Amino acid sequence: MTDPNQKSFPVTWDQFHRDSRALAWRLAGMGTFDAVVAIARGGLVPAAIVARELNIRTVETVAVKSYDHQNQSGIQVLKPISQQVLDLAKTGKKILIVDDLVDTGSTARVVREMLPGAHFATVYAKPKGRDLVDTFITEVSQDTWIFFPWDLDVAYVAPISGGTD
Ligand SMILES: O=P(O)(O)OC[C@H]1O[C@H](OP(=O)(O)OP(=O)(O)O)[C@H](O)[C@@H]1O
Ligand SMILES: O=c1[nH]c(=O)c2nc[nH]c2[nH]1
Ligand SMILES: [Mg+2]
Repeated sequence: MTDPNQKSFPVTWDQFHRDSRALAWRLAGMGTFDAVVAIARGGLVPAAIVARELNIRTVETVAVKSYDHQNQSGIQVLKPISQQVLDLAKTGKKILIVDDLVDTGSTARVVREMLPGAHFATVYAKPKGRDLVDTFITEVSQDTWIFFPWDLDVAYVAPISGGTD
């Protein structure tokens, strides 16, 4: 169930691009990555931005579903990491895993087990999952729901003073 006291943190495309670039800047100081693994679906957009900034051409996905709308369900791995990328990791190549955020850390825990030596990066982090992430940009409180630009539309908002116009 959605908590009625939950705060909301809406993120525009512009802000998300800036924050993903900021993540790329931070990662750029950590050496060269040989491949990026995006955690689909939320990690696809930041992974594309980071791959562009860091010139990473090998881009892989792992599909993990943890939530139905705002309700957490059991973790389902819908598409595993390809053998080609697992083999790269085995030969000592540097792999970067990217997701949009870490919340409880359940998704991060499952994907980290698949690639134990990889660097795990997210744009946003909540306190419960923060320690599972090697690099992130912005922390929000645990009772905040982040609304990503692909889940939003432009809509009317009532004035602060109340009323309808
Ligand atoms: O730290 P956790 O509590 O696991 O939550 C974080 C995960 O939840 C969201 O994915 P979701 O399962 O909603 O799927 P999606 O990426 O397809 O939206 C988000 O993109 C992260 O992957
Ligand atoms: O869009 C989202 N916003 C969040 O804050 C969140 N936490 C887990 N999964 C999430 N998805
Ligand atoms: Mg996700």
